[in-house]
Amino acid sequence: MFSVSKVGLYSSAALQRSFQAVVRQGLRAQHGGVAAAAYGTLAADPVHLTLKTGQTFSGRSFGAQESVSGETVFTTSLVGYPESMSDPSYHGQILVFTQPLIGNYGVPKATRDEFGLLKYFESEKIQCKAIVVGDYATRYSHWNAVESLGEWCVRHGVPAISGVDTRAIVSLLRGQGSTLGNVSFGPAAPAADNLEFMDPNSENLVANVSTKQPISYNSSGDVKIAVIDCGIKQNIVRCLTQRGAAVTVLPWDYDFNAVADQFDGLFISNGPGSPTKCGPLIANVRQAYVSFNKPIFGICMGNQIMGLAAGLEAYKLSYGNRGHNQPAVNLTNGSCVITSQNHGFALKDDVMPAGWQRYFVNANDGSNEGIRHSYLPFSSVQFHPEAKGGPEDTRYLFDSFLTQVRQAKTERLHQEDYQHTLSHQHANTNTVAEPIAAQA
Ligand SMILES: NC(=O)CC[C@H](N)C(=O)O
Repeated sequence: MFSVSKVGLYSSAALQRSFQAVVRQGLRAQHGGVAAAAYGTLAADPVHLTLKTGQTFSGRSFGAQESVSGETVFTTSLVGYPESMSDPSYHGQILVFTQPLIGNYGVPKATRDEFGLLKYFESEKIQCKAIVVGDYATRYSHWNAVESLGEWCVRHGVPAISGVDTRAIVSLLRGQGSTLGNVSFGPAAPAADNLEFMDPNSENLVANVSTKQPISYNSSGDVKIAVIDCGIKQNIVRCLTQRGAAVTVLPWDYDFNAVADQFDGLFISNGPGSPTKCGPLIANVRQAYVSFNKPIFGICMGNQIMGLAAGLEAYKLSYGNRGHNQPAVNLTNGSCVITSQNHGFALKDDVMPAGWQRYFVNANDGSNEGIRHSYLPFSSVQFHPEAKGGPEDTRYLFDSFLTQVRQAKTERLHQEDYQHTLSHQHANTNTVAEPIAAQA
């Protein structure tokens, strides 16, 4: 019995060695030396995730050798790691994937579309602080892949951990809530007491990721949308430009109201961190409610900012909603939509300010999923209708917004025409009347 299991063990170790050799050879053949180097990284360095609450998880490194700290959160998304990791809303976060196998389709080329937007990433770089996966696929295969997930992480200086029990981490986070974490390297995991934990939510993260200068896309579009960039995803801009809009992306604290007459609609984007850190933006949106008189739409952070500007409060969810299968009920018609989400904060919507209504509600936890004005064209959603990745059930919200924008513009033009005609008629009447008056 003993000798059988000894033989069995020996055989499996030998088998593993020869399998590794085959994989190395295959990688060299398929992807050249770079992929083989990434394989080498995986096999080596021990890396540790230490939570502020004391628990430690030790695994293998397949990313950059950088010690970092951030907020540890989890996503239940099954696919879309290039999009999620480059989503600026993950800025400052250590991202744990519940999907047990990550990396099998590699990382795509940085191709751009006809608007100059990245096709397969949501921003120019990896935004999360680190990633944690159960099993890293050392061998990737996809027609559009140009590098492995490990190589991408190394290039961007982002640490990556594999070979840990992500189910155990997620159970912990579900129980104790999103927790500050630290990623470190070395033979043994350091104790939490000896580490510094950076809390990203104590900073204004939006200021870190927002554009510094206005940027225009599709300038020949028939309606002009001002987009407040809190950390916008490329696919949100694309969802607007593809539907014919001209888009100007503005810094988060830009004095939008000073240039409001140049635009037909206002959009407020997604973004990282706590919405309460964005005071100047909240004040600008509150002002826009009074003076803009044109449609306003917001997504995720945009929903939170619009809610705060309307007079609601925001609070931190225990572990947040991050994934691609979150059910949201539309309170205007009772239909349920499956949505893509990535947020840790929510609006407290039990008492709505005068003139405002709840729009969508999460069917799992009852948290707010959107608000709308009762009679003005102002609305926002907590989920991601642009869904990259995720289901496209709610893409229609971009159509609804742009329909409102176009209708409002047409009405304005008609009104301007009417005013113009009236003032002409008035001028003509005066011309006729004056000589008569003079005669009298
Ligand atoms: N995706 C987002 O815009 C996230 C909004 C905010 N940072 C939150 O975590 O709730």
